[in-house]
Amino acid sequence: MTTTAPLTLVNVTLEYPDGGGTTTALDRVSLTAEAGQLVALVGPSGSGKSSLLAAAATLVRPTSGQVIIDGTDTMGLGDKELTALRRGKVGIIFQQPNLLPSLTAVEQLVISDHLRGKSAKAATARAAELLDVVGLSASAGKLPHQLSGGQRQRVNIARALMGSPRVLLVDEPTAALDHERSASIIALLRQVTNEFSVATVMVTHDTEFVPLTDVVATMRDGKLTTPVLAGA
Ligand SMILES: Nc1ncnc2c1ncn2[C@@H]1O[C@H](COP(=O)(O)OP(=O)(O)OP(=O)(O)O)[C@@H](O)[C@H]1O
Repeated sequence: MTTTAPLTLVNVTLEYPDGGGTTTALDRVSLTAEAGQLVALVGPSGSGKSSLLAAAATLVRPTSGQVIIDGTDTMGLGDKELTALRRGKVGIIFQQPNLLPSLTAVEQLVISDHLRGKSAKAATARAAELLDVVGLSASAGKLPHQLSGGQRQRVNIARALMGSPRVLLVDEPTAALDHERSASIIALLRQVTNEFSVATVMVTHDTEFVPLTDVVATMRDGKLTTPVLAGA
C-alpha cells in the first residue's frame, strides 16, 4: 500500500501475553492522520489508546498489520532503522514532561538535537526559534523547577518539534494542569500542528477541547470506531 499521509495504521492488531493466554490491546485498528490534522483519541480506560500511540510511535511492534510513517512501512525495519526513523520523523509528548533537572529550557532542546548529529550552532538557533513559538523566549535560561507546569509542558512540546517531525504523538498533555493552562496547551498543539504541518494524534479525556481538533477517533475494547469530524 502506498500513502503520502504522515501516519497510516492498517489493520493493526497488538496482543500482549497474559498468563497462559493473550490480551488483545488493539484489534485490527486502521487510522490515517494527514499533515496539519489534529486527531483526538478518546475512549474509556483500558480501551487501547496508549497502545495505539505506542504502536504508532514504533515503540511496540504490532502482532500484525502495518504502521506506515511518511510512506515507509515500518514493519519490515530492524531496530536500528526504526530508531533512526523515529528520531527523524516522530515527536512524542508524554503526560509528564520528563525534563532533565539540571538543564535549562534551551539546553533541553539543544541536547535532543545532539542525538541527531546536528551542529551545536544549528541546534541552538532552532531551539531559540521553537522557544519563541511556544512563548518561552524569556524563560530560555530557566531550569525545570523554575518553570510552571504549563511552561514545562511547553518546553516538552518545543523539544518534540526539534527534529522537524512529520508525526506528533501526544499522551494526555493536560493531565497535570488546571483548566486555563490545559486550554492554552491544546491551543498551542492546534497552532503547531498547522504551522509545522505535522499529523498530530492526541489522547485526551478532556472532551471539551474536541472542537479544537479536526477528527475524533474513539477506542472501545481495542477497536477503533469510525473516526468522525470534530463537531459533527
Ligand atoms: N505491557 C502490557 N502487558 C499486558 N497487557 C497490557 C500491557 N499494556 C497494556 N495492556 C492491556 O492492554 C489493554 C489496553 O491498554 P491501554 O493502556 O492501551 O489502554 P488505555 O486506553 O490507554 O487506558 P488508560 O486510559 O487507562 O491509560 C488493557 O487491557 C491493558 O490491561
